[in-house]
Amino acid sequence: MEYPAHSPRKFLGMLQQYRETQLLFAGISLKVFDFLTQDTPAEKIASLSGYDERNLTLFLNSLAAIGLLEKNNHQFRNTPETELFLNQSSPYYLGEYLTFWNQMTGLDQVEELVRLGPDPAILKQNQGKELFDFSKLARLTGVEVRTGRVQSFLCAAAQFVEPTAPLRILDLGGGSGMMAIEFVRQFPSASGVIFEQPGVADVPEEFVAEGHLEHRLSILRGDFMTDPIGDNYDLIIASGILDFASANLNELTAKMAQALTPSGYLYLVSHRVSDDYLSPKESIVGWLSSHLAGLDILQTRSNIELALTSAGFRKMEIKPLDGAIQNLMGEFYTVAK
Ligand SMILES: C[S@@+](CC[C@H](N)C(=O)[O-])C[C@H]1O[C@@H](n2cnc3c(N)ncnc32)[C@H](O)[C@@H]1O
Repeated sequence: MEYPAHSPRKFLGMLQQYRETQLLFAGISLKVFDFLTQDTPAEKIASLSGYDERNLTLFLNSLAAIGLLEKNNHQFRNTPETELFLNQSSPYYLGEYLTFWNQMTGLDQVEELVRLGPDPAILKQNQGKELFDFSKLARLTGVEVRTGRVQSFLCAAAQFVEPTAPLRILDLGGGSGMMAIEFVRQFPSASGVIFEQPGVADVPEEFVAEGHLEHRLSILRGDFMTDPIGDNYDLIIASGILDFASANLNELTAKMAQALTPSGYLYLVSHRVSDDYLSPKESIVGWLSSHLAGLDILQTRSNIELALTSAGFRKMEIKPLDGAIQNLMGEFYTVAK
């Protein structure tokens, strides 16, 4: 009998990862993490929640086994990360965001779409805004963006922006608008505009009002491909938007260059996709469901670099960041005019 030269470990590991993901979403849906700020026995959670004590104990054991809970002396409690991101009473609760993102990028239809092909209407329009619920995404990213993306942006900006500089900023396709909101909080003389499509713009408008920042941030509604985006900006934030320029990437980068002052900066967050569309795997897999549905919008890193260069942008050197925000930073560019 010949034995195989390779191990199936990888496939079994993927199966285990899938089970752990199911446990995570069951925990979010059952809201068990809300009961586990302190060491608590399973029977107490069962009596508070009305869940079956036997099966709840088994479930909590599994959550502890995969590192979402700690267990000591028959009592369970959240790990620090679970308490921060999965307990609904935390200001950084991400349960709803994770659930939405799981639905938005879910692959339940993958087999059918591979067999039958994309939706002809989506294929023809190739418009992300037709497929995604950007309004809900904007609402939910209001929290997510403050779990790392905003901090990395502000830390990087602080390397060259004077604390009291009276910068005029544009958050283009700003979604929640939280990048701009947190920027003007950090830089007290800054002010500017959050540009969003009309169906989404109410969300950043509400966040701006909640922060009492209406005198420093206004909302501009429109389509950034076809409508004016304003001008004389000292900083444009372009976070996660270039993919929605589809075949008109050069037009959008030229429009951004035009809208900046000669000493202005661009802050760009993109997926840095390789030419062979193999990396980063999170973006390739994350976009798969929408690409299978008919979109074809993911821009490669080299396409983006080409479009930026031809619009006159030059990349700046920024010191890398470490800690929890390591590797989250986008890129800063200056513009030659
Ligand atoms: C992936 S989200 C990024 C949101 C935000 N910049 C962030 O980093 O969290 C892309 C955003 O671009 C907006 N968008 C897409 N196409 C647009 C268009 N043609 N005009 C205006 N906004 C657009 C969407 O509404 C959405 O809020």
